[in-house]
Amino acid sequence: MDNKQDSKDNKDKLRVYEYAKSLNMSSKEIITILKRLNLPVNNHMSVMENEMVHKVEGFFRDIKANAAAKRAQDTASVAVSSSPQQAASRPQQQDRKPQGQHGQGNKNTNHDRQGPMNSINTKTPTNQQQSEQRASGQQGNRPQQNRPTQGGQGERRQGQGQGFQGNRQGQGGGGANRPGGGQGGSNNRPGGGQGGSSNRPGPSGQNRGGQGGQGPQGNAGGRGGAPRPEGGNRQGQQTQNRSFDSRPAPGNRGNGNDEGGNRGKSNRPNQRRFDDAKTNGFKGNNRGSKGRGGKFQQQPPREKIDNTPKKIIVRGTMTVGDLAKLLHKDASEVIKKLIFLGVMATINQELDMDAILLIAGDYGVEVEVKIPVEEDSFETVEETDEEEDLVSRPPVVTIMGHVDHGKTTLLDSIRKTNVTGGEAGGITQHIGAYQVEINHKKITFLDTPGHEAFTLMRARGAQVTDITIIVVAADDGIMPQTVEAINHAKAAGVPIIVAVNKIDKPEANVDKIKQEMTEYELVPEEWGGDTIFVEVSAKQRIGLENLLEMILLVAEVNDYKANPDKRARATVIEAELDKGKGPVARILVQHGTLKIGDAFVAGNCFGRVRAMVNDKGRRLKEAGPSTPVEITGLTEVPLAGDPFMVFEDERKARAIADRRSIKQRQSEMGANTRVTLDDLYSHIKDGEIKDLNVIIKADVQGSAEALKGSLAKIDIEGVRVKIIHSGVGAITESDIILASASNAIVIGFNVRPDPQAEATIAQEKVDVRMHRVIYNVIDEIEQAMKGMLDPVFKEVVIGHAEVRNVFKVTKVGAIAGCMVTSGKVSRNAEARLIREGIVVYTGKVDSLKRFKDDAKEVAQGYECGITLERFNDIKEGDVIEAFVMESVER
Ligand SMILES: Nc1nc2c(ncn2[C@@H]2O[C@H](COP(=O)(O)OP(=O)(O)OP(=O)(O)O)[C@@H](O)[C@H]2O)c(=O)[nH]1
Repeated sequence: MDNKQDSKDNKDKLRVYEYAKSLNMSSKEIITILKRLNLPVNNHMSVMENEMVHKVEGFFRDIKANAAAKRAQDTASVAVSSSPQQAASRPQQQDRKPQGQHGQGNKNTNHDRQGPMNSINTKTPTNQQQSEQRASGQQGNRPQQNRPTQGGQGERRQGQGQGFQGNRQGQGGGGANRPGGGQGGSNNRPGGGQGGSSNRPGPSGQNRGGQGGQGPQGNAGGRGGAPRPEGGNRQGQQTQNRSFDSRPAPGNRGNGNDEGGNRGKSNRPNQRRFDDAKTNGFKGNNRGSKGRGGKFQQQPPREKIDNTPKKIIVRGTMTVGDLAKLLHKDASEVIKKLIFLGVMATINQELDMDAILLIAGDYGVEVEVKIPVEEDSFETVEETDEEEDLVSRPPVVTIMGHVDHGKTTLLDSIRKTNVTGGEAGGITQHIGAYQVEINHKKITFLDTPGHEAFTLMRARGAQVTDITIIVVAADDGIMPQTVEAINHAKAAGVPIIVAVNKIDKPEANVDKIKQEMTEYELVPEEWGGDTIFVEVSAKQRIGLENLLEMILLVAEVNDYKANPDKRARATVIEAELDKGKGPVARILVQHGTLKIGDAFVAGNCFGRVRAMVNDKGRRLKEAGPSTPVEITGLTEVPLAGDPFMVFEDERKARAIADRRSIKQRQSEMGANTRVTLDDLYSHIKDGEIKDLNVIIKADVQGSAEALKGSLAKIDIEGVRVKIIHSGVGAITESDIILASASNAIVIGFNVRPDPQAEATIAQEKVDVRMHRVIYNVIDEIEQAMKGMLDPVFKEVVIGHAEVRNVFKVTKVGAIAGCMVTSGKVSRNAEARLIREGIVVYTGKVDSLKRFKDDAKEVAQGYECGITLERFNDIKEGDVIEAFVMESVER
């Protein structure tokens, strides 16, 4: 019996989860409230004593009361909105709700519980308040819970209904209200969350009865209305309506509802969660009851929660849509702001960093810019290593000099000089560079002799060489390319060792070479200078060890070091598509250590090191600084001079390579970055330029010297002209590459670029200026440096004609029988006559004929006769260059 009693007691006890469920709240919420009220609670199974229930209800009531106070002013508008028609319409809608839903039983609760609730409800002083309670679904819920408990099943409900009615009659609104309120509350919740109306049927059935009682009071109606959202209430109301049609209750109800609705929508910040539930409940209501819908639309808009982030991280440009997302804003809002800032943008428009910063700033959001520039343009990033991590590395040497002075022979002899210690045995491989060892120290030689390759690398931004060897044949002396080589080395700022070659030859005159070299500021040590001269015979292998020792000496002085314990950085020396191996790259590791399996980017290509072979044909597992290796595992063939760097994984390498190629395409399409006389002043102004690098090519040495002397005197605004190279003869490709690598302009004095140079000029976008009068050169450069250069006209070459025959005609003079080899020649063009790259005449085309007829212009591939104004010294093989002067906008 006792046991039975216990179990009955247990059954009768209200548990947290039951209570929560009755309110359509989570146990956690109830526990939180209980804890906040300092009431003992452990978990969802904890028993809720009546007192606890009271306190919780009190808690809800307080909240409601506060809210009611705050919303007092809303009341007026609510009253306006609660027209009788609306109220009247409600019941009808309610009628539509299936009553059967309510039939489901609720938990059993005892009357005790109900009691308190009733009393609470009774206390509820106004419709408004009640509706508030209902709206919040808190106070109201509780009562409901009690009710259902009692009602349990349909039958009971009825019984209860009667009971309530009795209450109504007996106590007035009190008892009746409670149920109504209860329903309201409970209904709301369900409505919000889960279509609770049907869940709660039990209670609603009860309520119905109860509400019927309330109806007369009006309050009940109000209450019922508010919760109504869901079926339960409505049904309750229905009942009411049915019984008390004529009463004003509906109107009140309407009011109550409205208020509830309002309340529900305007959340109280600290009750957000509950409010949300309420709001939902009302939504349900709205949907269900059309009459009310209108009113709900009048409800003040929900307070917007400002969820603007304090800080955003930006990794480059982004679209308006992406930025809006990042800022937690509507794209339309951002677009509006942009329009305000004068930018007409669409949601998919790419915003640059400035625009992003502006918009973010406008919202008061801090922007952290994290652009992975370093990774994309990794060649520009200088990694600094701790001094203790640096280890000596072999110097990298390039051999340069005039044609036939013995560069290749010297490279071969050095390679064969068996100073390579223990590494003998492999099969020599051509991998663009090789290493030799002397005195247990290694030296790396780049295998491609000549300054063209050297400067081409430099033009690509690759500074590979540490030391240059200028080879001069002792039987020949300093020749144009020797000078070029010296100037290329100087422009690169690389130490020079002079190797006076072919000393085995009887006509060798070493002193003459040394003497000539002093003219280029290369003074031998024994003459008080600091340039090392080594006498060698590449062919006879004389003096090679001395040369190598001198290289080591220079290396020692310069103390070349690198950190081998980091990811590898290298430069591509050569690359090709091998039939068997696929793309191969010969690279020189400069920093770190390259290992098999490393993922890398080379230029715009990427890959993973599959195999690595050194210059002796040995397979390597890893290669440290200054080691040349041939690698396979690339996806494409990179270019000589391309930077190479290892990355964490292939995916990243691929992404970087992709971005690099896009960027390259963009920059190719973009503006010229080389210095030109036209934009020189802005470079000077911006402090980007301290020296104006100039390359002079003239028809004779005298002109070149005169120009050099005059230009050297120019000093405007602290910027000086620096002649990095001057020579005699046509402007060559090598001159253009040097200009490109050194950001120089080229001045052609009475000379023209040769055809290869022409192509390179266009490709490298080097500014080449042609002149015939020294004064004009000086004037032009001075003007450019002062920012006053205002070239109104620009020369545009329209075509070339090759002189195939020369006819001398009395009175007319020399007629050049020509073939137009490029473009066209026109009658009113200006012309210059070029003989072996030297301009021998500049003037105008005097006559232009096709056979015997005058022609306006003659196009490429056609023969023509040309006479030049007041010039008859035309020879076969000369080239007539036709050009026009076009005005240029500055
Ligand atoms: N007698 C003598 N002849 C040499 C010496 N070094 C090179 N030669 C010869 O000079 C000629 C040119 O030598 P290369 O090594 O081809 O000269 P290079 O500078 O590489 O020439 P390019 O490749 O055309 O630029 C060859 O016939 C060599 O045999 C030397 O020390 N003594």
